[in-house]
Amino acid sequence: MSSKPRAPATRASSRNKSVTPVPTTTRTTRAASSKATLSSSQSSEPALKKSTATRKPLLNRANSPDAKTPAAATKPVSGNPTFLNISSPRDVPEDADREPIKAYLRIRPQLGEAEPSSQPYLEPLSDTSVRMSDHSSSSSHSRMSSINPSSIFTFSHIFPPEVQQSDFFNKTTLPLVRDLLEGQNALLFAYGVTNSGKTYTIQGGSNEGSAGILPRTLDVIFNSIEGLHGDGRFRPVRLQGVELASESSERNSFHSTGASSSLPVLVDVLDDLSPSSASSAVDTDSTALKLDRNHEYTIWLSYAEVYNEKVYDLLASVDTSAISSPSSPTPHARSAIPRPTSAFLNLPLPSSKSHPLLLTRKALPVKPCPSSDIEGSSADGNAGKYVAGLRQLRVHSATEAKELLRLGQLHRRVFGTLANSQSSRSHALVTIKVLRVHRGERNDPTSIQTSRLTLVDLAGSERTKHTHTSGERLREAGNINKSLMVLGQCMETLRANQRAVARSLAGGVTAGSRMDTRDVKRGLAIVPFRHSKLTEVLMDYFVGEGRAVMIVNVNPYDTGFDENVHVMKFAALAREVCTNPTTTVARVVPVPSKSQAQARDSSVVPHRRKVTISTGGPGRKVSEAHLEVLEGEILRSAGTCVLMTLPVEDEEPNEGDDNGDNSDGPINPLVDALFDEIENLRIQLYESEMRCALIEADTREEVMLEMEERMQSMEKMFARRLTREVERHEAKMDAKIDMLQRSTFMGKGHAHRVGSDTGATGSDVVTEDSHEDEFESSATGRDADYESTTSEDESYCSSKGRGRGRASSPLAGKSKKQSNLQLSASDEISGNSEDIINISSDEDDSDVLSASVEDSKQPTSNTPKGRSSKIGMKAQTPLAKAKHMLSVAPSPIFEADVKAGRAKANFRGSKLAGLQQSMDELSLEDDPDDSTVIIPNRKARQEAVAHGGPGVEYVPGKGEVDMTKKRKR
Ligand SMILES: Nc1ncnc2c1ncn2[C@@H]1O[C@H](COP(=O)(O)OP(=O)(O)OP(=O)(O)O)[C@@H](O)[C@H]1O
Repeated sequence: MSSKPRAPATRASSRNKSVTPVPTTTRTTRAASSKATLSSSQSSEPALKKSTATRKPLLNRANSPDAKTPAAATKPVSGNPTFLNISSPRDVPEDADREPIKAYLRIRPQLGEAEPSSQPYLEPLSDTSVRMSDHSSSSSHSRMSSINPSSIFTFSHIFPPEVQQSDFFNKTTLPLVRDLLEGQNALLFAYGVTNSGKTYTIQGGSNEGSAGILPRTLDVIFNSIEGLHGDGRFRPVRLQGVELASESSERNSFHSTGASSSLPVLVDVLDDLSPSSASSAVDTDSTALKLDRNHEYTIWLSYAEVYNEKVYDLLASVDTSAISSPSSPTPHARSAIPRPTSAFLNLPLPSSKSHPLLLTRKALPVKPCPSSDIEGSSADGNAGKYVAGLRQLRVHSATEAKELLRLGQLHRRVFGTLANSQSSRSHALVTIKVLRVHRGERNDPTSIQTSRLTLVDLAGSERTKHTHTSGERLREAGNINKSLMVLGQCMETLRANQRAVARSLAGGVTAGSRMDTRDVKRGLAIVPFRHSKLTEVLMDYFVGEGRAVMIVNVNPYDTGFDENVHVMKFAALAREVCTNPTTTVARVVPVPSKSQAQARDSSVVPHRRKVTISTGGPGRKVSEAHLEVLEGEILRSAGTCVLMTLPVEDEEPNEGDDNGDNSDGPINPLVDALFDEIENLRIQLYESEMRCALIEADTREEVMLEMEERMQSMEKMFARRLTREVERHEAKMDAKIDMLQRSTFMGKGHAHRVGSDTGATGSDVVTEDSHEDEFESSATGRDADYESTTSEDESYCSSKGRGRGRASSPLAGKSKKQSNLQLSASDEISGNSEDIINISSDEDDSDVLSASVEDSKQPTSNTPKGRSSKIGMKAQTPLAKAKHMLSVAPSPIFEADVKAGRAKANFRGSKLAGLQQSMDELSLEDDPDDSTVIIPNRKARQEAVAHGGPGVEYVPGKGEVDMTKKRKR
């Protein structure tokens, strides 16, 4: 929907200024005004160099009768979050001629379902304040981050998501357009992270009524100057200068080769890829401003981009022959579409669409303006900087201007696609220049007023950390961030300087006294405009004349909270910087020589890249073009037969510097070098972080594979072991069954024999001690065969009545393999005698077999009461060995001893022989060195060791002193 005329709205603009034409007699010069207001720009150049300028008194704004309240007063907002006041500081008086940068916030709407529908982190509180809260932030995040999870920011005005493009334009840009037509400079820049709506705000969308502020600005300008077009006798040069157009006609058509319009051009080749101009033709803004009809106006357009810290002219390859010619000033007759040419390489354009198109561009230097451009500028006057060689083309209608911009936009897109197909990676600067002259003085060049409005679409300010860029993209992002960082630093320094000046004024000027401005200047910091191309190009707006407006675009849905907080803080900073809007009158300067002008055709530096340009979207055909570009040679592209050369990045020395003013030496080379170093280190850091991440990922994968292998091998090993164990246990089980059978048989036989001999009554409960005592007492004069022991490593089976015998292992583990075989045999002869065999075999697992053979019906043996024997063995051998031991354990020795009452020596000898045999049996073929035979009786143990040979070792019981060691000692 096209906008209706908004004259009343215009008058009621926030600037509250009537549309009063500025008298042509105004002679306020920037140099003069900058001195009068003590522009802090003076600190940005080697400006602190000695000046012969007369001392000017500085007015204390606080004392000034027409002192104004700062425009952006902060409204108190309820709630307790951090309150960031973005208004100008009240404690510092401000310069009356200056006004702070306006900052407008535009909140992007949520677009469709494709976008995340999380809770937006921006909540408008009023027209000027907004609360920003990070809903996703955890307490740990807030602890670690310096960013407060909830902050309130104030702006000059906040535009909600539903705001119409026309309303937005009227509030933010229309006052600047009026200023422009009245001879004042203005700057508007859109700042925000990627995908926040900057381009939409500046250029607009494709729907009806969605035209951005740039096309609307052109509409309003041409609507307003209808019938007031000048003859174009003069044209603008550099920043503020003008020159006779007739003298520069050759230069004006510099890029024209006179090629026929039937030749293929980039627009033709990529026509279906570029947005249609048809919709923009309908979507026009009909607002017209009321102007002084005594003036004539000519409008000039330039379109540059700053990419990777280099400035390029997006209209460099436009064929201007179709646009305008000073010799035929009938503007409305010209509606030809501007066409690109191949003039840069001086190569002929192809004759048909099937032939390649050559397109090239090169970086342009940024140079200081000669002070002669400004009337009355002094030797130390700061005349700003301009982009040398940037074309300024005259446009006669809004349609023509839009077509030109479309072409420039196409070039930006083509070259931008080389860099990044997703997002604008360059800062785009469109400058509209107005030359205004009074009808009565149209032949007097000194009466020409030059004013300009620059609209800047800044590149997204996202951080490399979040975008995971690398290589060329990282360099790009680094340069974007660098230029934005420098912009912030410039603002910070400007603010500090302005505060310093204001403090000096407040503290140093008493009523009627005067202050030496040079004293104040000396204390000001250098503003680092030179550290980035963007700030260099824009510096004139901050330190010269003109108003500045900042549009902060925020997408509260899918972009990072932290990044947007930085954007907000930047806006807060910008709003504390004041600019100096005044009116400028230019002066005519000599035209540069032809040779100087032609010197721009420098050689092309080869470079190679690939381009894929795609378009499409809802309701539009999706199409793609693939270009392969090799500069210096001509390559046929894959899809469209379009050939291009790539940007040439060499800068021309001295070009465009008419006065040979090359005094733009580094302000401080050390600072420059440090800046570069910081940037390099930042990039290196990021790259090394990326490398670390890759290495970590690789290592993790390797470790994972290794672990997997190990686990597999362990699984196999355990499977094997399990099988072995099963087999072994089967064998054990067989052995045990065997033993049980055997012991039952033997026990019966033994009991029978013993019982018949002794006929003694047995005791029901016998402990080892009692057995031993009884044995000692009954076998008078004999040593006990087995000494009872109550030590902890020996336990005895105890039987109680008909109860079960239990024997815990008395064996001190000596075997490394923890193989334990315990055999305990109790031969108890009592009335209720029991033969208890307790075998414990313990290797990895514990396998205890308690065999209790109860035979209450057995006759009591006549063996001395309480006699018991115990043999404990610990071995790592299979149980088959134990089986043999068992057969030995209830040795007939006992019977012989008891019955015949043989001497102790006999008994010992037999027993030792039996033990020896047992040990031989337990020779443990598998591991002969790792076997233990445990003999509870100490003496028997000692003897066994004495006769056991070299492999037998004495192991003292718990609490027992190792005599061998003692002896050694
Ligand atoms: N106010 C709005 N209303 C409707 N659509 C919008 C609005 N603002 C932005 N958009 C849409 O959001 C998308 C991203 O916007 P845009 O391209 O302008 O972002 P950007 O900030 O310029 O991104 P970049 O910095 O990457 O170029 C586009 O599809 C655009 O049409």
